[in-house]
Amino acid sequence: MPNILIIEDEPAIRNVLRDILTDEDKTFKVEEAGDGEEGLELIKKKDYDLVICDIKMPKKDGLEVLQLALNINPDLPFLMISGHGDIETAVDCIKKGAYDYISKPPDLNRLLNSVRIALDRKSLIKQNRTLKDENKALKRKVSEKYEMIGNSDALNEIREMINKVASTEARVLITGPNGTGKELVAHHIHEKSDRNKMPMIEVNCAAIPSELIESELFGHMKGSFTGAHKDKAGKFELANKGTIFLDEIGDMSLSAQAKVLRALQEGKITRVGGDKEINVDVRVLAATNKDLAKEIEEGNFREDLYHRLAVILIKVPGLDERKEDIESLVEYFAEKIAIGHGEAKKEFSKDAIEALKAQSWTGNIRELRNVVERLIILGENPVTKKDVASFVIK
Ligand SMILES: Nc1ncnc2c1ncn2[C@@H]1O[C@H](COP(=O)(O)OP(=O)(O)OP(=O)(O)O)[C@@H](O)[C@H]1O
Repeated sequence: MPNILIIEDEPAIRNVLRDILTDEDKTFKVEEAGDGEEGLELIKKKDYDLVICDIKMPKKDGLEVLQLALNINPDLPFLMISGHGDIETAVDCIKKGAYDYISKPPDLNRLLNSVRIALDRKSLIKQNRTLKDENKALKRKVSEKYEMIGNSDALNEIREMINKVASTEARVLITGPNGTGKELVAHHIHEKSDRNKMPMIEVNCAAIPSELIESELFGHMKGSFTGAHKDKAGKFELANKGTIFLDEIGDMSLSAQAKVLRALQEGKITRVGGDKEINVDVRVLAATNKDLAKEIEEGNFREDLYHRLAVILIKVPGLDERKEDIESLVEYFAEKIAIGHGEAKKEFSKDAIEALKAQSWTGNIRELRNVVERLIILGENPVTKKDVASFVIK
């Protein structure tokens, strides 16, 4: 139900405009103002979809009303009505942000055409704004999910590395034990890169059976193997203009490694069972918990691929090597868990934190998070050293 405001000092023209509009579409809600000041007061109070505004008016002329109104609502479409002597001002109005102008007396078709276009444009602007807001909210959610907590030197060095490499196209190999935050690092690199408008596509190379990994990465053509019922794009194609994150790359089969190498060398892929080469513009980030030097020595990993991937190497140390991060991580997880459970946050006593620091954390941050959750559920409030001794079994 579009809301249209007519600002016009001549009642006869106002009536003509109102009749044209309401005859054209019964859903149009038309309001009127007899001068610029009254019009501005209405614009302040209500979100109109279109303003039809005369140029020559007492008190405030159309140009002034336009400028003041656009300060209040920059997306408001203005259709100016110009008399004989004020075409120049009408052109000026367009330069200052009016959508269009029509001459007096208003020509029916020209007026309705312009009204339709202006209303369509306004609804597109609205949709665009809603999408942008949703996108922002989603990004905020995602970045909350990927918050990187801790102030150890090791973590600060990683942050510095991320800031240096993010905006480049360099491939990054992230190494470190399980649960240390390698995936988190990859997300930060992608989010801080110019590719962040496109997605980061993740592939867990260890979770995909070796006979399927090539099809997963490069896609396949219908009938190329049993179960290939239709053509399918692979992750490299889906990540075009964005980032692909090859997690657990140390677990990839040698034949898939050969294909990944070709994709990296030539920026081209071929779907399984296909013969067409497809150009892909993808930044590659990879991670592994394996010692790739050893894997290369044992013939399980291609040295040439290693050098292609490890242009920049980021080593994420285990939690035992940065125990000073434990306190802030516990605090952070306690808060997250409280929000998740919809309960008040539980505190941890100093002794409890010290006891947690004295533990060895082979499962690293993932393990710490689980332990914090367990202590919150089973422990006292505040969580004590005794709780740690009772519920953290090593
Ligand atoms: N510095 C940190 N601050 C907050 N949360 C963290 C931090 N590091 C890791 N985490 C969290 O710990 C969990 C494990 O991290 P992540 O999955 O990034 O580790 P990973 O090294 O990729 O693990 P894996 O090798 O098992 O795939 C995730 O929930 C992640 O959000």
